[in-house]
Amino acid sequence: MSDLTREELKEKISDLDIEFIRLQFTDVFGIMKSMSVTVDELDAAMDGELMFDGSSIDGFARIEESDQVLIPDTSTFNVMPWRPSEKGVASMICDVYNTDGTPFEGCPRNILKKAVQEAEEMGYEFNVGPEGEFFLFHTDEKGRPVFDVHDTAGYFDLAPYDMGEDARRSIILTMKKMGFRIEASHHEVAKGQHEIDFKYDEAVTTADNWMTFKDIVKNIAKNHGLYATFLPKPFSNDNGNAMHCNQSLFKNGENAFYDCNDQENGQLSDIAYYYIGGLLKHAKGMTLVANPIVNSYKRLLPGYEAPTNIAWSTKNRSTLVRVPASRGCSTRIELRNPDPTANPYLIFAVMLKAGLEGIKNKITPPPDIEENIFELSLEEQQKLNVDLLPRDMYEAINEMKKDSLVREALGEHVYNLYLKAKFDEWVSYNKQVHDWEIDNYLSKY
Ligand SMILES: Nc1ncnc2c1ncn2[C@@H]1O[C@H](COP(=O)(O)OP(=O)(O)OP(=O)(O)O)[C@@H](O)[C@H]1O
Ligand SMILES: N[C@@H](CCC(=O)O)C(=O)O
Ligand SMILES: [Mg+2]
Ligand SMILES: [Mg+2]
Repeated sequence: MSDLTREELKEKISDLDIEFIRLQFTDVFGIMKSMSVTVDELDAAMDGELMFDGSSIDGFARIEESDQVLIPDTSTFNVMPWRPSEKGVASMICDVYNTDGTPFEGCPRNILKKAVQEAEEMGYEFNVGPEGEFFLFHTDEKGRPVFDVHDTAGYFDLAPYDMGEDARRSIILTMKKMGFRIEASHHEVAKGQHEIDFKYDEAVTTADNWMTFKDIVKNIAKNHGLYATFLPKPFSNDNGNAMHCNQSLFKNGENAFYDCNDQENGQLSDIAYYYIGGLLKHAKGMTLVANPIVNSYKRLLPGYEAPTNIAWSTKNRSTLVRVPASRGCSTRIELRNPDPTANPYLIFAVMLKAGLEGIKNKITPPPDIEENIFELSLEEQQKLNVDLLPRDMYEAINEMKKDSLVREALGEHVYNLYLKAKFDEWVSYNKQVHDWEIDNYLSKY
């Protein structure tokens, strides 16, 4: 939706019988937050008069200077179809500002906008299409999730094995009402796992859409008596949840990754190669943003279609970067390590900055790998010069500490607090004695 004037917005609100407006934003760790106001407060919201306590939001202001302001982006106005139609509820996604009127440097949306602006200055529009995977679990009589998935179906299975078709149907109908264009949906590989793909868009819009998508999935699943989780790896021996990030740059309306005259390199432009070069160069430094929680690293293991090595390919799905076969305006580069616990604004910002650096410095990627990396021995991997992604959160923290581009992309505020929060999380996890240790060591030592 294009930007609405205040008068147009009021007219819309009145026509649609909207009483509540949810002013939404995303904290540094990718959790959606919202303040609800009635339509009577719309002017105050638009005038930047609605303050909130930023010190109570993870990664936002310090208690000494805690007031912050939400400024709604009217182009994101949307009705929440699962709320009552009478005296209904609409949402608007907001940017976070300081009380002196400057954009707050810790606001993830502002961080992505800054990276997008850099691309625009180079003449590029940045497009992203994330793929949405999630699990549906049963709930108990109090509506809390229980560790029991609702079906045992697998990839592309149909009902009656696939028991998620009704929930997926409702999710998709709700998404369509909210303006999404759905490209595909299906049961995924793991028991209880589903995927919904919606059409790519310019990066800030896609990050907003991704947050709305997760909100819809969780709410509609709840209305079906189910619990939807985006946890990267609920089951040790089954596939986990990815958020593959398909990305492309457009220049003057044309896909800059596509070169129809290039017969040798699969119709990929030099720009596409350099972009891949940048992504691979910063793969380790970006991992903590793409895979933010301890559980993320349980997904990045061989054999589950999730990447473990820093390599790229045009065909196989075992590499970190894949270039899907589509060409023309669908020419895209798929980054496969991000999972759905990543903050979409932050991961889109860092991957764009990495790609742009590749273009600016003409970073040529190593040759593509056509073998299934999971089946290569360590020696074979070494021969092909294929490095590993960080294997746990601690390695990822240390890699991010070394990456000045990630630091520049996130800005000092987010970079420092993100590293600190993740280190604390790692220490807290590491303090625990896990079941595996008891099972394997207790009777031995
Ligand atoms: N030019 C483009 N730029 C960015 N994203 C794009 C572009 N063209 C298509 N996409 C997006 O890429 C995504 C494709 O998802 P799809 O599930 O088909 O990919 P896939 O990687 O082949 O699937 P899987 O990984 O599940 O095997 C969609 O969100 C689509 O809109
Ligand atoms: N679920 C897989 C990805 C499956 C796919 O290729 O769609 C993962 O964790 O990465
Ligand atoms: Mg998938
Ligand atoms: Mg994919």
